[in-house]
Amino acid sequence: MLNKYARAFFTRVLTPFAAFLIRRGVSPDTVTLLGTAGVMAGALVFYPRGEFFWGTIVITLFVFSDLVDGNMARQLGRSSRWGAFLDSTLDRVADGAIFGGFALWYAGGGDNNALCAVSIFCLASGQVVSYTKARGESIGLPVAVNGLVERAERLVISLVAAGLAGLHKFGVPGIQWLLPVALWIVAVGSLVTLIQRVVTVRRESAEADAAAAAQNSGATS
Ligand SMILES: CCCCCCCC/C=C\CCCCCCCC(=O)OC[C@H](COP(=O)(O)O[C@@H]1[C@H](O)[C@H](OP(=O)(O)O)[C@@H](O)[C@H](O)[C@H]1O)OC(=O)CCCCCCC/C=C\CCCCCCCC
Ligand SMILES: Nc1ccn([C@@H]2O[C@H](COP(=O)(O)O)[C@@H](O)[C@H]2O)c(=O)n1
Ligand SMILES: [Mg+2]
Ligand SMILES: [Mg+2]
Repeated sequence: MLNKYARAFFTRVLTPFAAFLIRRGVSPDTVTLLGTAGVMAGALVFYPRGEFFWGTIVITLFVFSDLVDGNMARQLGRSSRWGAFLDSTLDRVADGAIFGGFALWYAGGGDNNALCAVSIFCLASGQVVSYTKARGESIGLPVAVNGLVERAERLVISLVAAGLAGLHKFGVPGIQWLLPVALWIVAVGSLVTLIQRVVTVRRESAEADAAAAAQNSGATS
């Protein structure tokens, strides 16, 4: 949903910045790599210590690089297969660091095994959700569904909640429960999305196999 409705807005907002980086001689791949490194640093330095506010600030500063790199590639007329591969692969790394950071907190100072398990579930299910689309497309299917909770939703729900929950350390009361609620929402939403995508791939592959079989029997008769 965000990918559909918010992308156009962010493209307009970020285009001048992407053009500025191009003029400075920065390449899209550099932005992809530095953006991922920044997200990883924010997630793995701050989240395992329960510093959710500062961790989210750092991650937010870098996560938009994922919209800038593609924007730069398109402005340069240099969108490439390598760029698409690098972008998607490093998305998985960044997501692993974010949900891994939550899991490390709950396994340590946060001392909550259930939420540690929910964080690990968010990490794993998010990776599998993305894999379903990548694998479906690699076997020639359209995978014509994005589902309830895409990557942008997973990130926005988790980061907004983590940033706000982090304000508890600055004395804002009754706000720390936002992160556990967000993690449960992302976990359930990812499961629903996974089911939506698997059902779609199952239907599309049956249709494609039937069409191929009909074509083969037509060719042999
Ligand atoms: C007192 C204040 C405290 C709180 C402060 C901090 C608040 C911080 C809040 C939010 C920041 C959230 C930012 C999240 C931005 C996410 C941007 C992003 O990276 O989107 C990426 C996404 C996907 O791009 P790709 O095509 O490159 O990726 C593909 C995708 O990953 C596929 O995954 P799948 O869906 O299949 O799982 C892969 O399959 C594919 O391989 C991969 O290539 O880009 C978009 O979706 C575009 C839309 C971005 C929309 C961003 C919306 C941000 C909205 C609001 C943020 C502001 C909120 C303000 C909150 C204030 C709180 C008090
Ligand atoms: N280093 C890069 C990064 C991305 N691309 C191209 O952009 C597409 C992704 O666009 P986003 O707006 O989601 O970042 C990707 O599929 C590539 O075509 C690139 O070429 N090099
Ligand atoms: Mg990108
Ligand atoms: Mg990306």
